Amino acid sequence: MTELSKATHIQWQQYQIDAAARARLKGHQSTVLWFTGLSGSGKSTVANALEQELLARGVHTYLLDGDNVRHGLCADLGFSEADRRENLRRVGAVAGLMVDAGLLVLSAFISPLREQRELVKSMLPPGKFLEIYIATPLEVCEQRDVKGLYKKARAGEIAHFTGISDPYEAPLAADLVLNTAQSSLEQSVDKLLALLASKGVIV
Ligand SMILES: Nc1ncnc2c1ncn2[C@@H]1O[C@H](COP(=O)(O)OS(=O)(=O)O)[C@@H](OP(=O)(O)O)[C@H]1O
Ligand SMILES: Nc1ncnc2c1ncn2[C@@H]1O[C@H](COP(=O)(O)OP(=O)(O)O)[C@@H](O)[C@H]1O
Repeated sequence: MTELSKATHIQWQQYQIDAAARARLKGHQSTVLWFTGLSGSGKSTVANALEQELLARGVHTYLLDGDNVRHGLCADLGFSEADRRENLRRVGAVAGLMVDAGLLVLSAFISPLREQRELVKSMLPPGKFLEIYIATPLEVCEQRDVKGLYKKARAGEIAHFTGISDPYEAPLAADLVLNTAQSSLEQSVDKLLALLASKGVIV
């Protein structure tokens, strides 16, 4: 049961095939790599490059991305604190199912508040949440302005824009910190592969 549960008289159904059996079949462990950082920090670019490298190694992955999820699963949500939290709660639930299915899930969401990221972590089995902080400075993200959103936010055309008119709380104990203004895409991918190997997720 969760804080949102409305249904009563429901129980967990147990099945014979579990996450461990699926992991054995796939030859690697499942986990969530949770990328957090400002818009334009490099979450999608790094996750995309890592996923290609993992696919080449035969690792079964799925990439969950803020912009994409907001077209469907979370199309009814905006960017208020409550809506962002619900966005991330739904993503946490989906990521949990994918972890159970044996996948290595890459999630690229701003997820600006520590409480939101803690919520997602609490929804996953212990040890299945690796936090990757893309710590690219705001000045660099704004300079890149990949989608022209910072310009609009500065002009007051977008409310609640993270880093401009809405808060971003940096992780206090991320499993890995990357700054894409200082390290190349290849270096970031190498560090992530090393992290996954050190945690025993991939060999
Ligand atoms: N107000 C505001 N603040 C931040 N971002 C905004 C906003 N409005 C639209 N966008 C676009 O939405 C993308 C972020 O969605 P997320 O689901 O990752 O956000 S959150 O985790 O729920 O905070 C984000 O994508 P990325 O640039 O890939 O981070 C933006 O393209
Ligand atoms: N070393 C680097 N690593 C990742 N992205 C970089 C790097 N240098 C420049 N970039 C650029 O920064 C931008 C990051 O945008 P994006 O990946 O969409 O960020 P986010 O998903 O966090 O919003 C891209 O245009 C990418 O090409």
